Amino acid sequence: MIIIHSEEHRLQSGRSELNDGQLVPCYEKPERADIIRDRLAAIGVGPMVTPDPHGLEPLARVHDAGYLSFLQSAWDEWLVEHGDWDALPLNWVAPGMHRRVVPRSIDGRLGYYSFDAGTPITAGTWRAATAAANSALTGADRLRAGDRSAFALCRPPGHHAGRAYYGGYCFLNNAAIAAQSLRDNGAARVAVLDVDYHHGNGTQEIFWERGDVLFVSLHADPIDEFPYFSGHADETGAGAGAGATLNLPLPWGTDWAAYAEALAVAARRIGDFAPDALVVSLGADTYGGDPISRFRLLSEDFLRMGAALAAMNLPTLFVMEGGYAVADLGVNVGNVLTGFEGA
Ligand SMILES: NCCCCCC(=O)NO
Ligand SMILES: [Zn+2]
Repeated sequence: MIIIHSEEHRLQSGRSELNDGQLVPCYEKPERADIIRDRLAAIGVGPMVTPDPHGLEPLARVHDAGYLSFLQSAWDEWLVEHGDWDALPLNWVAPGMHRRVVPRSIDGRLGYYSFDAGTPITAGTWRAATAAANSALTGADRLRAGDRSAFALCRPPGHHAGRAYYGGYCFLNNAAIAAQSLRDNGAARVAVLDVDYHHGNGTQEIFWERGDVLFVSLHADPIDEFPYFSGHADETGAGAGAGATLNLPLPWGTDWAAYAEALAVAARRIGDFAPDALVVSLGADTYGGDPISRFRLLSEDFLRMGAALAAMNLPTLFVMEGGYAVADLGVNVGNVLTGFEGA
């Protein structure tokens, strides 16, 4: 399995995020990709390549032009206004308020285009985010070229990023960009399966009214867990996308036995959809040792997860999402890919 990875990921290195009322060091940090890269190299998953450039067009197939323009200029505007410190929003649109007019203020636009204060924009954010998107796009290219699978070691992650908003450590929706690229280059139907601990609200929003891209997500129940405001089982899509979203929320404390049952439901739905390719938003924060999550998967369960994904027998692009138990992250991600390959 080819691994696509850019060292430009380390250009995203926030100083702090707002978490539980305190500014704390960012959980989403460069060491995450380093430990995955080193582990995959050590176990010989496959050749590691850098991403091919793809320009802005594939990004604009998923994200709003104004949002992309904001992302490209936000840091420079922040720097002039506030100096060299991470850009974090200070207020958002609340019920009864309107997003009718885009603020001129950089502080106003940070809030206009985001949904949390845990996702710092820094000098290198745009370059890191576009490198991650290019990794996912290069993985899609490899599937199109006939590879059975590929792993895009993306950092920053993407599944919380919507058409026109960032948050949850995500700026560009790498998995959605890859799925759209597969659609634009011959795949009639694509399934996105999100196995990250958190609901992929951005991916869901992007494909909400699309019947050609199935979105399936297993995640912690949003009644209790971030991102809180999406991911309930009764969210099933709209318009041409009615029935093309399947949310499988799971309770805190979920172990592999329960997780595997939900994964089997997901697999059946994906099989019924009969896609030409599968994009897996691979978050490893379902791990019992994850510092910000509350499922109870063990490292060996990720081998089983990989085998279950392989049993779907589809060309599969893995796109890295979350996972913050850094010491075990390489083993856990490596186990998914090993389980997939060994099946
Ligand atoms: N700061 C709140 C938690 C952000 C979760 C990010 C993540 O792992 N999403 O999948
Ligand atoms: Zn997550």
